[in-house]
Amino acid sequence: MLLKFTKMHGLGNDFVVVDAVSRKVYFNKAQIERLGDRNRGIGFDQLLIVEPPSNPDMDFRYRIYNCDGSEVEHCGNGARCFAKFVLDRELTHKRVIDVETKRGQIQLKVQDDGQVCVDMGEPSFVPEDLPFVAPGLADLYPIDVAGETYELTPVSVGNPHAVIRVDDLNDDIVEGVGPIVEGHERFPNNVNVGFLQVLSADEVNLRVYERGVGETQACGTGACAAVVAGIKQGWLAEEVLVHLPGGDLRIAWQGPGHSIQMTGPAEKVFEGQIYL
Ligand SMILES: N[C@@H](CCC[C@H](N)C(=O)O)C(=O)O
Repeated sequence: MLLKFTKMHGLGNDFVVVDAVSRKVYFNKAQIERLGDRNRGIGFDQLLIVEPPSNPDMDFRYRIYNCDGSEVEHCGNGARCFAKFVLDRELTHKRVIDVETKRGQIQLKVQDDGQVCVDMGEPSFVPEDLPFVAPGLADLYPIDVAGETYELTPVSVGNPHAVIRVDDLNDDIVEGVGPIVEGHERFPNNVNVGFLQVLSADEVNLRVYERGVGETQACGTGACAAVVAGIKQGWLAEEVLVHLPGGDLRIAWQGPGHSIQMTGPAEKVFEGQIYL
């Protein structure tokens, strides 16, 4: 089968986006891994499949797969690219779009400047919601990594994140600690690992070692998780500018009972076709 696709990115977190509204498309895990291979396929961090909704109150459903073929609940940068994709392809003319994901329902607003604001839903700090194995509730949880102890904040924003505050955001910590925490036995479904450097109450640097991918240039859910963790710990204010290797995101959260708001860009790179 000849598959038409669009290559997109949100701050360098890159996607292959497929229209499964106009034509039914199914992928198995091996096909996703092959397409995601940067040497032998197209290459992407995540595959996004745009489908008709199952709930008539929603506009679309979209599925998200990491390049290792695992299906995931939520993707912040992907949500913004999804909104640009359905507008560009005239699958909708709405600028406020309600979408079903594995995480639940989310709402996307396309602004006049082209940036997309995503209502990312409410976060949870309850370990079972990730899941994260912990003896009880705490503010910060110690975890052993290769003989050293790190303190993390577990956050679910629909998908699981471990946020570790660091003074020095260097390759050794991201590439050394990231993969060990990602697959740590205390995270039975694995976890996305965010390394947060606080610059001031409203500005941070962040690098994310993503579950099922490795370090990406940006992670939208990772930025949300890092900011809400920082707010919960008393390090950050309600609106924060997050500098990621691929660019900046604005994250706002007013505290428990409120949704996280994420605002950032979405870019189309090219369209293509490939035999599945
Ligand atoms: N890049 C994404 C997150 C994609 C999913 C993640 N790797 C997971 O396994 O949960 C984002 O922008 O949020």
